[in-house]
Order: sequence, then structure tokens, then C-alpha cells
Amino acid sequence: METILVTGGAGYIGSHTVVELLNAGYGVVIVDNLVNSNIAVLPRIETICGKSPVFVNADVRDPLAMAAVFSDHAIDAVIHFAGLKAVGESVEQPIRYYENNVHGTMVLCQAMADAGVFKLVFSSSATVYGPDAPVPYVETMALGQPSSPYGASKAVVERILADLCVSDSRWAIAALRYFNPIGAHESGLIGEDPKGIPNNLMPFIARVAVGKLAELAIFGDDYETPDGTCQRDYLHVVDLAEGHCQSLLALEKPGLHAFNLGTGQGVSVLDMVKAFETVTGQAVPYKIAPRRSGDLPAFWANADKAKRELNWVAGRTLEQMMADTWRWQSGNPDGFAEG
Ligand SMILES: NC(=O)c1ccc[n+]([C@@H]2O[C@H](COP(=O)([O-])OP(=O)(O)OC[C@H]3O[C@@H](n4cnc5c(N)ncnc54)[C@H](O)[C@@H]3O)[C@@H](O)[C@H]2O)c1
Ligand SMILES: O=c1ccn([C@@H]2O[C@H](COP(=O)(O)OP(=O)(O)O[C@H]3O[C@H](CO)[C@@H](O)[C@H](O)[C@H]3O)[C@@H](O)[C@H]2O)c(=O)[nH]1
Repeated sequence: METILVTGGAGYIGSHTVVELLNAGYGVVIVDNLVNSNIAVLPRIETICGKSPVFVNADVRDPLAMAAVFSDHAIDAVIHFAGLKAVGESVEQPIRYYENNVHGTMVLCQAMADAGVFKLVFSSSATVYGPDAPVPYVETMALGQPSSPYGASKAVVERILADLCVSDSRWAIAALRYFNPIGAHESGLIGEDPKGIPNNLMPFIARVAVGKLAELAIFGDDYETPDGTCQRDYLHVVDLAEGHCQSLLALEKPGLHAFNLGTGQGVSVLDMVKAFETVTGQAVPYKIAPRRSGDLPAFWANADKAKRELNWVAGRTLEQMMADTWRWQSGNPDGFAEG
């Protein structure tokens, strides 16, 4: 049985990926410092899978802790989710973001090399294409100039990973460029549980519907899009989790390999609200508000490479994304706080 180290495995995408890995027969070791997650996710994972990951409460920036993880466990490959992800916060706290996301990845990669582990899957983002890239985004495009420190941290890490692969041909790395993951596991036991007021659209809609927030503010309805609101490529988080399992299989090939993980479809903010209301029967009151600084009008993936080389497509529908979001949010109005 292969064992995968999952950094950030207590978080939103990480926990769903841990479920898919356990179900596929992998052993899993999670390293997470719980800065943006809750330990209560662990028994939920066990309920879903009938088995548990090993959990290590540690920071990926701690070289001694990381060395101990690699000496205590026979790790075959690493999936690296651990990082900070709030775009607006990164503008206010750039050093914290670079320190966590860039330095954290460097400490992890050094610990991997010291332990002789050279297979890595990295959580990158569509934001690395920058504001000027034409849509749909294709992996053959050069990296752009992301407008936030968060986005820049992802682009810098991709560059570092490319340099690592040049330096030593044992490295085999997948940089997975996620578009907009939403939804939750169909059990309703795990899902996205942002602290405070959500920055992202889907958890904000869910909290309005459950009565925790009064109304959604739609940031701008005067973009050059069919209905004036921004379009994004929303994909189901379980499809994304499956994409990580598929990408592990591609790590036989040395070098850095970038993959877009998205559906290939742009959906507007207004269409998201309508789809949620239709699927769940819940009203989502909203108002039109000014544009949010830094938002791009529309982007979506060309996901052909992932289909071709990973045998992966984001197959779950928008209706499933909405139904699963609502099952999670309505069953857990306070998220993991209820334990
Ligand atoms: N959610 C998205 O829309 C999205 C899109 C593109 C890329 N990503 C990237 O995917 C990854 C996972 O995102 P998510 O949505 O699951 O976020 P999340 O915040 O739910 O998960 C990240 C996890 O990493 C942990 N963590 C953070 N810094 C750490 C550190 N220094 N040491 C150990 N653990 C640490 C957090 O406690 C959390 O459990 C992140 O790297 C994020 O930037 C997310
Ligand atoms: O309260 C809200 C929140 C969002 N939006 C709009 O909804 C769309 C989607 O916004 P959001 O869910 O915040 O996603 P993005 O801004 O597209 O960014 C996400 O997706 C990127 C990759 O696609 C990642 O890099 C980021 O980390 C992640 O936050 C945008 O048009 C927003 O203006 C609103 O109108 N009201």
C-alpha cells in the first residue's frame, strides 16, 4: 500500500481528497497546523471511509517536525495543500502570505529531498494566468502577473518547482491549477467551513440561505458578460479530489506538469444564485453592489490536457454542486463547530 503525505489535509479540498485517497486504498498521513480548519473533521472522515488517516498537528515551515514525519512514516508521495488562500487578506498581509505559501513549500521540498521522496502534487490556481490571459486558459500559456500576493505566491512556487525539476531529474511534480471548487461530500458530513464572513460566493450563498447572513451582495452587474455579472468555472470538490488521485498516477514521468482542473464552462453569479434557488427551494435575497477590486470579468478552463493525460473530467453537474452544498450547510449550520 502506498502512503501519501497530505499537507493541509484537514482543510476543505484536503479533507475531500483524503476521503478519496483512503477509499482508493492509500495510507494517508495528514500534516496540518489547523490555522484554517477544525480537528472535528477527522471523525467525520472516519465515518465516511471506515478508516482513519494519521494526523500530525504541525506546521510545514517547521523543518524538524517535517523531518520527523518523513522518518516516522514511509511516504511515497506528497500532496501539498497547506497554505493561506484569502486574496484580500493577502493584499493586507503580503509577508505572512509569502512566508507561509512560498517558504512553507521550500521547507517541505527540502524535507522531501532529504528523505528521498521526489513525487509532489501542488495546489496551484487559475490565478497564475494573470489578468491579461485570454479565455479559456490553456496550460501552454506563459504564467502572467497575478494581481494579489496570494496569486503571486502560487506563481512563485510554480517557478521554484520548475527550477527543482531542472536541478534534479528525480523530481516528478504536478501543479494542479484549480478553477473554482464548490460543493461538499454527498454524505453531508464534510464541507467548506470558512471562519467569519465568507469571501467566496458559494459559502456566502449557503449562509444567506441558512439564515446566518441577511443578503448576498453581487459585486458588479456591468461587466461585459451576457448578464453583466462575472463568470467563473465552478467544479465539484469531489471531482477535484478525484483529480488529485489521478494526478498521482501521472507522477511516473519526471519534470513539472501543469494541469487545469475545471469543467470548461463559465457560469455567472446570477446563474449561480438561480441554480441554488431552483435546486434547494431556498430563497437567496441579493442586492447589486459595486465591483470588487481585482475581480476579472470572466475566466474558465480548457481542461483537455487533464482529460487526455490524467483520464480526468469534472463530471458532476451544477445541480449536484448546489444540492451537496445545501446538504452540508443545512445539516451543519455552524460547520464543524458542532463537532
Ligand atoms: N478553495 C479554492 O478556491 C482554491 C482555489 C485554488 C487554489 N487553492 C489552494 O488549494 C489549497 C487548499 O485550499 P482549501 O480551499 O482547502 O483551503 P483551506 O484553508 O480549507 O485548507 C488549507 C489547510 O492548510 C492548513 N495550513 C495552512 N498553512 C499551514 C502551514 N503552514 N502548516 C500546516 N498547515 C497549514 C490550514 O489549517 C488548512 O487546513 C490551498 O493551497 C489553496 O491556496 C484553493
Ligand atoms: O459575496 C460575494 C462573493 C463573490 N462574488 C462574486 O462571485 C465570483 C466568484 O468569486 P469567489 O468565489 O470569491 O472566487 P474568485 O474570486 O474567482 O477566486 C477563487 O478562485 C480562484 C481561482 O479560480 C482562486 O485563486 C481564489 O483563491 C478563489 O478565492 C466573483 O465574480 C465575485 O465578484 C459576489 O458577487 N459576492
